[in-house]
Amino acid sequence: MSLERDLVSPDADGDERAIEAALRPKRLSEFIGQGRVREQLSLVLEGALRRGRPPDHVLMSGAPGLGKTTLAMIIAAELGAPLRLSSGPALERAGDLAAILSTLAEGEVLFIDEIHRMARPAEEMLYLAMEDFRVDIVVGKGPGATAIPLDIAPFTLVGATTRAGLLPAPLRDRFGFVAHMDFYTPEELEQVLYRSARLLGVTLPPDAAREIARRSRGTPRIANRLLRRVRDFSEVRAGGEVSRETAAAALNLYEVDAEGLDRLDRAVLGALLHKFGGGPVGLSTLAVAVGEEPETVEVVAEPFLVRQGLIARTPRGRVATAAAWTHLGLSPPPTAFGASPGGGV
Ligand SMILES: Nc1ncnc2c1ncn2[C@@H]1O[C@H](COP(=O)(O)OP(=O)(O)OP(=O)(O)O)[C@@H](O)[C@H]1O
Repeated sequence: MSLERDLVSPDADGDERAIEAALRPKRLSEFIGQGRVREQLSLVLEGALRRGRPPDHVLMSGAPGLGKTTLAMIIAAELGAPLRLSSGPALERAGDLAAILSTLAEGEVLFIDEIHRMARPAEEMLYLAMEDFRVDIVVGKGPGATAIPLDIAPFTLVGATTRAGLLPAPLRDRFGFVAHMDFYTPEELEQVLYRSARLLGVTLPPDAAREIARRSRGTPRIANRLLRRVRDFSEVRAGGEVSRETAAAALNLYEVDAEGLDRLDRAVLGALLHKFGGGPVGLSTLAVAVGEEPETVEVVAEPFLVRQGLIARTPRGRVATAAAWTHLGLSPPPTAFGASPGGGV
């Protein structure tokens, strides 16, 4: 029986989330791509296991969906340690964090997603906890307030951030290992897709895998999501057979173009070209033009567009490259960023 049939739940969103969770690799050896991070991390973990001590705190930075949560779960599994999950926005007050820290078991892995969004008082409490495995519980208010030190069990913090630049230096410096996660290559995404297809009981021909991988924005989460949409399309419109044609047709239907750009990516590019003549334009102005938060444009769309060589970040703002004009079917002006002096692309 395919994995997915085991996971049917009445709530469609829950179902998709359950499938995503079930597709997560469970051990480092199953984790595809990110070769350097994998090797560095395996040394950190192996060293700690040999010494019988919790490893150094680990910070992971990278775009959404590259596998940070998956890697945190793998760290706990490789160490044979329990895992506690939290996130920056949930840690509004120091007390929220103290409640977690004071109940950690020895060697437990504490994962804080979006760690850059943690409130300041919680962040300060974390400094002491990371360094001395201690928290100061403040009792009372005003001049009579006293701090009662409380020892906590040695633990490993795994922090994840999409915006490493926003982490204050004192916090960043307390991590013994920083893993920079990059976008995946199309070949790595094909491997992710074959693995997921096998778990979902889908037969995935190589040319279909290539088509989906190419359009997955370098991101495993997107690859898995597109695979599920292609499977739906193939089941409903093509008698269940997944092929390059059904993959391309499904992805066109879901407005994922041949380079993997989705609606937001194209909206950002379109605004940059049509409203601002190719830029330079500031991030917030661009975000208003597409009706999104600046953070969404900066974290979700921009890193991929920069990597694809479609936009450039300059000190004066975001600029469309000659390739961006071509991508939207327009001729680049001779002055376009990256255009050759003769006016060609
Ligand atoms: N290296 C990998 N090999 C196979 N599958 C992967 C890999 N990395 C991620 N995935 C898949 O991609 C999905 C998203 O991964 P995950 O939730 O860990 O990303 P994330 O970086 O934590 O994202 P976010 O920061 O948005 O939470 C998971 O369901 C997992 O199945």
